[in-house]
Amino acid sequence: MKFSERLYEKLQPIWRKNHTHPFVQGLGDGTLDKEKFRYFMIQDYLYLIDYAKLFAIGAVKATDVETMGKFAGLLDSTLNEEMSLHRQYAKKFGITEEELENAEPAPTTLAYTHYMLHVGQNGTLADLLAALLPCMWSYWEIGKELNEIPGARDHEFYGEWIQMYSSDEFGNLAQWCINLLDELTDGKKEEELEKLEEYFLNTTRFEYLFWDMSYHLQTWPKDE
Ligand SMILES: Cc1ncc(CN)c(N)n1
Repeated sequence: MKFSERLYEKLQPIWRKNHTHPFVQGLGDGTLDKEKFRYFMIQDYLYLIDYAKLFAIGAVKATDVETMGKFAGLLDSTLNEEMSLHRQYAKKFGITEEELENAEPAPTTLAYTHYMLHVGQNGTLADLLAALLPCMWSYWEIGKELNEIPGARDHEFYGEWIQMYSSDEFGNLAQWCINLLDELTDGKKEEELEKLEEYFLNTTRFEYLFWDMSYHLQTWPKDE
């Protein structure tokens, strides 16, 4: 069994929790409170600034030019395609560029991105991939599932989000990362696979926490 199949099977219950989170459900049926989506967009923009750096680290850790080039492409598409969706939504929601750039990461955003950067900087290329993969893979799965809901992809606010994450372009990038992780883990010892599984599990949990943070508009404690 490929390592990605093992991850997929083992973590299904946690993935289902993400799919059924009220934030995700609200995106699909169009009932999500716009204030929550506005908050999510700002936090996600900050998240993606750090997430993009993981691809730069991937290029540094890659051992051949083709893989380096792929990571460079992932960095480019995050900064210029995925984040351009956020910039468009920002305009739609009256979020200024200044507000976007100067926003402060909420506790969960900071914890999630710093965890991935720590694993990425200190670990192997397989460690980095295991930590960054739930982000791409779970959004692709959620995008595809929401895309099946009649009318969801044409919703005036949330349709473009669903179109982006259910797209073949986004899916191909996620699939490339899945395939590379499978290649790198082929024939690896159980001990090594368990460590990778833990990284993957932790960032899958962070995905849930990110939806929950956005749903509840998480802030740092007041009256500091
Ligand atoms: C928190 C989070 N997770 C995943 C993705 C998809 N790249 C995202 N934009 N934000």
